Amino acid sequence: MESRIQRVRDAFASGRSRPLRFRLQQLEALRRMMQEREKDILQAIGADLCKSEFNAYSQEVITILGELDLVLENLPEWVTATPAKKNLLTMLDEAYVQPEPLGVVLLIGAWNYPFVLTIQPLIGAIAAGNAVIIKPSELSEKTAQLLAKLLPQYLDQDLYAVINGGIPETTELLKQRFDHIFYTGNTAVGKIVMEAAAKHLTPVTLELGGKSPCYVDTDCDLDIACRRITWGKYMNCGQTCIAPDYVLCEPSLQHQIVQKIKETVKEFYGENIKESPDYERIINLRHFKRILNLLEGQKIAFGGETDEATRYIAPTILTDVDPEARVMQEEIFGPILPIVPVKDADEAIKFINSREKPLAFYIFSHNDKLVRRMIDGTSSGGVTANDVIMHFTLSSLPFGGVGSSGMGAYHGKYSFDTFSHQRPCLLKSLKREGANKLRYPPNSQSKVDWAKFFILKRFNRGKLGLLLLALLGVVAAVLLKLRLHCPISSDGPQIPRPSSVFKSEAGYY
Ligand SMILES: NC(=O)c1ccc[n+]([C@@H]2O[C@H](COP(=O)([O-])OP(=O)(O)OC[C@H]3O[C@@H](n4cnc5c(N)ncnc54)[C@H](O)[C@@H]3O)[C@@H](O)[C@H]2O)c1
Ligand SMILES: CCCCCCCCCCCCCCCC=O
Repeated sequence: MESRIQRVRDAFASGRSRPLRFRLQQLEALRRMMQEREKDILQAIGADLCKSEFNAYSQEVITILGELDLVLENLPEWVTATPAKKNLLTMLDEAYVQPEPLGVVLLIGAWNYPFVLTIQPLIGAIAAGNAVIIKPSELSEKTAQLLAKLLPQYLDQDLYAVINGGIPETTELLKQRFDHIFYTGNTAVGKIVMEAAAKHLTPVTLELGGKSPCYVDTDCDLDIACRRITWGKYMNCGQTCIAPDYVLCEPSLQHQIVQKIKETVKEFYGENIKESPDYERIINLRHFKRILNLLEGQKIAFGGETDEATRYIAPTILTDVDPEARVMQEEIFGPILPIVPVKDADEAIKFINSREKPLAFYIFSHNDKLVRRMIDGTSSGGVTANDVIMHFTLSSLPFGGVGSSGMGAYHGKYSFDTFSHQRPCLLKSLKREGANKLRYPPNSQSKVDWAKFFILKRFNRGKLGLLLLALLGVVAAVLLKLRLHCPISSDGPQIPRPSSVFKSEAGYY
């Protein structure tokens, strides 16, 4: 493993990953892979999660195709340095911010959307000019094997390496030094990743989980709300990091919600859910048993059927759920929807704020003021009002958690920024020493006054302001040059103060 990582490090050190043309070539190659190997990709995802090709395409492949189009179109602009504002001291210099790659990135993927959650951050890391070690989740075995086979066929083999394995391999990987670690998965392992990263002072992006609440207001179209909640909760058999984990609503709504979700489940998956090509299975037996344990002692208002042999758990709703119940303590990550009755929106806000910050928050209401009040009164990784999941699909929005649901964000330009260092550059010349003498010892009150003028002076925008700024700069530099050459009296340097030179205040402090 160490020699493989060293090979990636050496390749990064060669500088090959940096030129824009190279990055675009690699991303084009990824796009080619998506086109040429689409069938293999859909089959692997399907085998891991019992997912139909239509669902694998719309939930995973579309996102990647969209991300590649966006990055290929915008990368030339993103890599360009941004000019920075200057002050009087640096007026004639060049100041800009240049994004630069971080180096060798470790990317640890997740199993629940095993393709998109591995390839989407990879796109950002390549776009930013990094070398990457990719560690797919061993739980989605088929996709992991496919990635190890396909990526080297399309990408530079020295710069990008897939390392497969389980906990021992990840543990070994985490001992190595990286320039960034991007991890998607549960919060407990997130802490292990961050602890390992801290040993090398490696920055991390942690895309974690949590219990994402969904508040349903009485002033709302319940048919539509319940259809959208049903879609987001039972998609991928509930194994979605931003699935609505539980519903908060006034007691009067509870049974209507159960009824409407029940009807929608029938509409979506038919009479026999087990036969539906649109209903997935739980990833493995460990997770299957974990989810079943959450049902113990609960009032099942709908669903509850299970089949261990196929790891099937029916879409299930629990009512009158006690906030202290186990199902309300950990992220469910399965097709169980608890409903917790609350008095009103204020109690819902208090409820949410008394718990760890979730990855997502959903509000269904016709009342825009209430929606905004609930957003302002809570904190979460992201928010969607009157729908679920959909903020993930908008690459102009940063995707990530806050507090225990994670740190950092990605998607689109946010991925590029996550994998870049914003390097501040100031390019001066060895001329114009007059003005620079101001900061050299011995110091004095007039030097401090001049320094204040040069550094703190702000001018209103507009051509006149800029012209004035330029004139003042030149006059000040000449004066300083002259005065700094004068002999220094016992009272300190005889330099006129800025206030005595420039009587009228053209700007403001
Ligand atoms: N924010 C997101 O984008 C996002 C996406 C997908 C999943 N998630 C979150 O992930 C969680 C569920 O999936 P999961 O895969 O983490 O659960 P999991 O427990 O099934 O898998 C754990 C993964 O971590 C690894 N691991 C376990 N112990 C480890 C150790 N000691 N050292 C190193 N690695 C270790 C395993 O090898 C495995 O790949 C949920 O909380 C979900 O919300 C978040
Ligand atoms: C024709 C249907 C188009 C539907 C598009 C919906 C896309 C849903 C994407 C879901 C991806 C969720 C990833 C969540 C990451 C965490 O687990």
